[in-house]
Amino acid sequence: MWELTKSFRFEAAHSLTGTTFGAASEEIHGHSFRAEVTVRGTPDPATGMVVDLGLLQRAIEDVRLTLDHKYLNKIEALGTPTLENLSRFVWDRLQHIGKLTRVSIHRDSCNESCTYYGPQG
Ligand SMILES: Nc1nc2c(c(=O)[nH]1)N=C([C@H](O)[C@H](O)COP(=O)(O)OP(=O)(O)OP(=O)(O)O)CN2
Ligand SMILES: [Zn+2]
Repeated sequence: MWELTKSFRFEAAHSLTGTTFGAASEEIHGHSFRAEVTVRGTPDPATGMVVDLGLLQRAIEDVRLTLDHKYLNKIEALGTPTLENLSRFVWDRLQHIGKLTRVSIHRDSCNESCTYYGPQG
């Protein structure tokens, strides 16, 4: 079994109410995020690939553009802009590729990350 991972970065702003961080979180502020997208499977004997990384790159670029330099609270389909919802949002937009096994979102400046394994978990 093989796992293949591609990462991307995006910079985005959000505001979050109801956290123990209080007022600072409620103000609009920005973060640098790092996402990791992992597919799992066996390489096709003809191509030697689980999934063509070029295909993955193309799909990733679409989702990256929906998040990069955006105010996340304005993205309706995202819901509250937590790491949990970001990982689900990215999953939902990449699942058509197939073989998706997990999506992780890292907020390194805060030493935080969240991994989503899909609705079947
Ligand atoms: N279950 C979750 N809990 C919390 C989340 C989350 O995504 N899921 N997010 C937060 C905060 O947004 C997060 O901890 C960052 O805090 P924030 O005040 O935005 O960031 P800092 O000022 O500490 O970070 P810098 O990057 O250093 O400015 C809380 N809970
Ligand atoms: Zn924040």
